[in-house]
Amino acid sequence: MKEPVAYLGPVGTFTHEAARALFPGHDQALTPYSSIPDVLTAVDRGECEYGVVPVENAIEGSVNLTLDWLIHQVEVPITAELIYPISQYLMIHPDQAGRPLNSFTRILSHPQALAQTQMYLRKHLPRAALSYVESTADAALRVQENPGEAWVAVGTRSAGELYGLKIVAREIQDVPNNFTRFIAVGKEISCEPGSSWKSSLLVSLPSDFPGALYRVLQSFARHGVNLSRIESRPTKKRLGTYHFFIDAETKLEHPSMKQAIQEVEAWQCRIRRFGSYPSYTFDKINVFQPVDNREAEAYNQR
Ligand SMILES: O=C(O)C(=O)C[C@]1(C(=O)O)C=C[C@@H](O)C=C1
Repeated sequence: MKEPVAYLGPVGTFTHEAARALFPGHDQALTPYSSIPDVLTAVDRGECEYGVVPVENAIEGSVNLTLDWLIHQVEVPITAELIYPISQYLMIHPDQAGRPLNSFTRILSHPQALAQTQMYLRKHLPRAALSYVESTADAALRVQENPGEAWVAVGTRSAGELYGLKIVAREIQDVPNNFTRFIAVGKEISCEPGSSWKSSLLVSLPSDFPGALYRVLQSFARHGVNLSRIESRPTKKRLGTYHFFIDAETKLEHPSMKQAIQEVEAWQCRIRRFGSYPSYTFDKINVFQPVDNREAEAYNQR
């Protein structure tokens, strides 16, 4: 039996698809949890060796729940990232087939999925109320369980198939290049040869003074460390005070990274290291078995 991998469930979420891609051959060991905090806590407590959660979407930006739990609630290293294409599907219960789209009363999905499809939903279901649930597959499950309700779910095609729903529209995300970044946390995982690497850090300033963040950024620039992302999150102690979540395209052990960090620490900044990890894109990881070839071709053509 393979070691358990916690993911945001139930089966049929985007995170489930990402976990299958990151842990090929582990299907039996994939363990659904009903929220992002539950996944991270399961890994933190050692209930599961690995976990997979979303961290950023191309349209909607950061998944703040993931960042805040990584910063404030758990101590888990990041061990891989996967950039995965996101196609949103609109699904109904088969008993509701034939009902005009604009007469559905409720749209269920994860907040990120509803944000990614807001233009489409405003146009085609202007009168329906939005219902936020823990995941897109959770939405599909609720539609399945309520055949008499005029409800739609937004989510993965695999959820539509798993929960016996009728797909009424595909690719409804508001922009075509929709990708989500997922991270694996917990134990180290073997990496594919030739992978590119990233590191994640949390920088906390000692106090606010002119140029404080500039000095931090200058240290990375001076040592030639390319930063790929900087996200500020509230410290939750006082309004207007932040932690900076930083991704860099250099390993933590690299001499230039070490020097940059040393310099930042010399400014009395606190640095927390989330680790260095391989970064995969879905077309390069090449291990996930999609439902059929047409879908794989469509993904790869983007
Ligand atoms: O609800 C799901 O299916 C998830 O895996 C969560 C999630 C997210 O939080 O970003 C993952 C990918 C998509 O961006 C939409 C939703």
